[in-house]
Amino acid sequence: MSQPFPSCPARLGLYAVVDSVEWIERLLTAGVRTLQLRIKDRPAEEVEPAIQQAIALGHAYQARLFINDYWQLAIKHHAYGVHLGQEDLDVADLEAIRHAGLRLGLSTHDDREIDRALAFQPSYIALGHIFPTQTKAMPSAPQGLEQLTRHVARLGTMPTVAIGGISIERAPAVLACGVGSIAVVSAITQADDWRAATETLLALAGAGEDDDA
Ligand SMILES: Cc1ncc(COP(=O)(O)OP(=O)(O)O)c(N)n1
Ligand SMILES: Cc1nc(C(=O)O)sc1CCOP(=O)(O)O
Ligand SMILES: [Mg+2]
Repeated sequence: MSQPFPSCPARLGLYAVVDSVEWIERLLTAGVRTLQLRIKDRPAEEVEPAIQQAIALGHAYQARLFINDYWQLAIKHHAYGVHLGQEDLDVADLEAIRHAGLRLGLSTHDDREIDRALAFQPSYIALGHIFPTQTKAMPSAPQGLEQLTRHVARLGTMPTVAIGGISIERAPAVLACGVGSIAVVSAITQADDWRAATETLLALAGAGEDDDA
């Protein structure tokens, strides 16, 4: 890969990862500006309407909407960006994503995966999982805050996103590691009051810098 992917702000702020258009719309109206539609393991033709609607909403709110996994549909419907994991890297056409002008976020879980991710010159690097999570079965151990601090320092100006087990209570300590964004699923979707949880998380992490800042 000779060229870097398009840049995104160093600080993406609160990054909500959700599995439906309904959640995307709710969170946009609540002021979240970095989001991911993460629908797992469904046929592409089944998820295409949701992906198309989510992307249109993202544009309407001038938000950064990343599509997880379904990179062909993200290209087809002009998403802001795509999020891929290490296994996805083995099969996705990264040149097609870059050529279409989409941002690329990559998952990493250790130094070796960071080395691999850096070689692709992505728009951001996600660092996970920081704490135990109930949302996804993880083959590795949680990284904890010490590792997170080390990875963020190593990555320098590369935008970073922390993910995995980040609650409202843990968010301040995660942000104190210098990471530019906290990605959350259950802290919002499983909250007794999602609106209040989102408001608190936005107050802690911000909505992210403007793209042209
Ligand atoms: C912001 C962010 N970080 C990590 C992930 C995990 O992506 P991946 O490893 O591809 O796993 P799945 O989400 O596809 O199960 C993510 N989605 N978002
Ligand atoms: C989807 C995902 N990816 C992770 C990684 O480490 O790559 S952790 C994770 C789940 C995050 O959910 P919650 O905020 O509920 O813990
Ligand atoms: Mg994936």
